[in-house]
Formats: sequence, C-alpha cells, structure tokens
Amino acid sequence: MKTIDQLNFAGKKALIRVDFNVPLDKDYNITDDNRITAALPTLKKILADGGSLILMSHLGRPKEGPTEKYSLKHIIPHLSDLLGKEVQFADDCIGTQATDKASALKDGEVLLLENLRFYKEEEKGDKEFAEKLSKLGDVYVNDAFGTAHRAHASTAVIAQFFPEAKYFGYLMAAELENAEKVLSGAAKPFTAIMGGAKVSDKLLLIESMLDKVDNLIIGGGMAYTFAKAQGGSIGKSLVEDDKLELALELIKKANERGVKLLLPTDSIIADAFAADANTDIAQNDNIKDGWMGLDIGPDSIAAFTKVVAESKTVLWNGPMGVFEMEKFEKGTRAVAEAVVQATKDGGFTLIGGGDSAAAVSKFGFNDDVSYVSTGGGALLEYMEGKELPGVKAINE
Ligand SMILES: Nc1ncnc2c1ncn2[C@@H]1O[C@H](COP(=O)(O)OP(=O)(O)OP(=O)(O)O)[C@@H](O)[C@H]1O
Ligand SMILES: O=C(O)[C@H](O)COP(=O)(O)O
Repeated sequence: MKTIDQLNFAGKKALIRVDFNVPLDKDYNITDDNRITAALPTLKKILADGGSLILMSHLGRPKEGPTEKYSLKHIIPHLSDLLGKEVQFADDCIGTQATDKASALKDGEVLLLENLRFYKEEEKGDKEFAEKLSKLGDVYVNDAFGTAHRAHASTAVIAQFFPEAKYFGYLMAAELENAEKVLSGAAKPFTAIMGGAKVSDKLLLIESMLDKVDNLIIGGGMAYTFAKAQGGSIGKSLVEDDKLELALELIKKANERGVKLLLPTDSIIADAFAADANTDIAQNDNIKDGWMGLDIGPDSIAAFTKVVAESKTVLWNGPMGVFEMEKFEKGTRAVAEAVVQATKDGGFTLIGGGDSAAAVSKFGFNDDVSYVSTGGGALLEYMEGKELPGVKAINE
C-alpha cells in the first residue's frame, strides 16, 4: 500500500482530500469532531517533515452553490486549535484566490479550501475541475475514507494528475487494515450486529455477511420489518412494506447457511416518537395499535449481549433503538457494553456507521473497542465487497 510513509514531504505542498463532513449545531459548533481528529496523524507527519498542507473537503450536501450553512469556514477555529497553528482559508476552492494562496504557502503552513461541493463538477467527477484542483499542490494524498465510496473529482478523478505522487494517508490505511481484519481471517465466533432505521440501507451488507458470520443480530428500527414479515402485529413501528418478502428470504438464507439469526423477541414500545412518550414492554409480534417499538426489550438484551460477549470478532453497524432519547438507549448501551467485554476478552471489534459511532462515543467507550470507523456508507460498501473508487484511484 502506497502510504505517506514512503515520502519525505519537506518543501512539498501536499494537496490532501480529507473528510471533514462533521455534524454542526445551529450555531455552527462541531458536535462530533472524530473525523477531524482521525486525520491529524497524517497532517502532523507532513508538517513535521517540513511540508505544507492544502486541505480540501466537502461538508453536507449543498444543492445550490455557496451556502453559509455548508461553509467550511465554520471549522477553522477548531482545526486551528487541534493543529496548534493558524489555518488560512480560500473562500473558493478553485480560481485566483485559491491559486494565489496555495502558491504563497510556506513550509509548515496550512490552507483550507472552501467546500468542494459548491461546484456541481465535484460530484459529477468533472475532469477539468479535478485538473484545476490538482494544480494547487505537488503531491496528492487521500485520507478521506468516509468519502472513498464516491467517484468524485477530488476523491478519485484527480489522482490521474499525480501518476507518480499519490498516496494514502494514515487514516485511510488504518481503516482499510481494520476492515480487512473483519473481511478476511476473522477469528470465530464472528458476530455481525445490524441495526438502525432502514432494512433497505443494510440489505446488501446483511446478504454478504451471511457468507461470513456465525451469528447475525438484527435490532433497531429494521427489526420490525422482519417481525411483520413473520406475521406479527407491529403497531406504528417503522416498517418497509416493500421489503417483507426479502426479509423472509434473508431468514431462509440464514437457516440454509447455518447462520444463527437473532431477532428481538421483545421491545420497549412508546405511544409517540418523543423523549417524554409513555412506554411499556411488549412482545415483538404483539405491539398494540398506535404504539411503536423504539428499543429492544430486556429478553432481547439478554440474548444479544450473551452472544456478543462470547464473540471473537464483532462488526457493529447501526443502533438497537432510538439511543438519542434516554428512554430508548438501554438496548444500544447494553450491546455496546457487551462489545467492550468481547474486546477485553481478546476479541476484535469494529464499529461503523455515523450513528453507531456517535452512540459509542456518547457512552464513553471509544477507547474500549478495537476500532471505530469514520466511514458510514464507505465502510458498508467496502464490507459488501465493492472496490472503493477513492482506493482504486491511488492503487492503479
Ligand atoms: N426502533 C426504531 N425506530 C425508529 N428509529 C430507530 C429505531 N431504532 C433506531 N432508530 C434510529 O436509526 C438511526 C440510525 O440509523 P442508521 O441506519 O442511519 O445507522 P448508522 O449507524 O448511522 O449507519 P450509517 O452511518 O451507515 O447510516 C438512529 O438515529 C436511531 O434513532
Ligand atoms: O458522511 C458521509 O458518509 C461522507 O462524508 C459522504 O457523504 P455523502 O454521503 O454526502 O457523499
């Protein structure tokens, strides 16, 4: 793997694609800086070598060009604090200002470019746009694992303009290495825990995991599609009615392949999707009309945590309930504790997905699991066996 370790960056301007797509509150404060801190080792190595940094990223999904809400200028103060130095800013990622600031950049200095997605050319993978960006630096580094599944101008197309000078950053290398530990050569028993809102998002992953795992645990909102498919009454719980057949097929496939499939047997139900809703416990196939399942129940917690704690490899994607609300966080917390236990007992545990990572961090378990990925969709696609365009572009 061609990583930044293979180059001394002294005197070089490194053009680095990072994924600084971080959540901001309404006052533009960063609410989770994991993606920024995860890129720091790469940034620090290049600065320590005596190079300079030109950082490019997207933020959110702006639809209509420059928008205050999606400006990367909001992250400057925090990034400066983390790097311990001033961060310069170009309020347009291409054009004269960016070119002038990039060419005036001295060794040890840092320049952040405005949101790449203010140009529709970025997501289109426009070659001319990629070429304009490429002129800003001497070396191209991709450390944006979270966006590696996108074939965009800055993540993939640009690499062709650096045939001899393109490298993976440390974050990218670590993400791929940890994902590989789960994909090939996972110690057994291997358990995948799938949760979150929608079956349709995780369908391909569930399918591909059926070939690899010993245990497949399904919780969160997506479990009710399975309950309904099996003839249960699920009240107002989340459901994807067009996926009922498919849910039955997945259950059948798991059986055929000898995978132990664990679905929740009970739920914490609520009379509204609200933090102060009235709650009760119900069997998953017998949820009252007008009520909805918002977390797994105590029996499910007991069954799930036992399997997880005894696993030697765990892949977890998606929370077990609406963990953002205190009344519905128990299932996710208990599963997180079991993942911590499995790690303590020598297992390898990988957490992926924006909300699962946020849950682990909310419970303070970041350092007690093997690896927390910065990737949501990127990790899913990698685990499904797809080649990520951002990875391919550096390798070829
Ligand atoms: N029973 C439920 N009913 C409704 N929403 C649920 C339920 N259980 C979990 N959720 C919600 O699902 C959301 C997370 O789903 P999601 O599929 O986005 O997971 P994720 O870990 O963020 O993965 P990714 O980053 O790949 O999207 C959370 O906001 C959570 O509140
Ligand atoms: O948050 C993410 O998963 C990445 O930053 C990619 O963002 P996107 O889904 O808008 O391409």
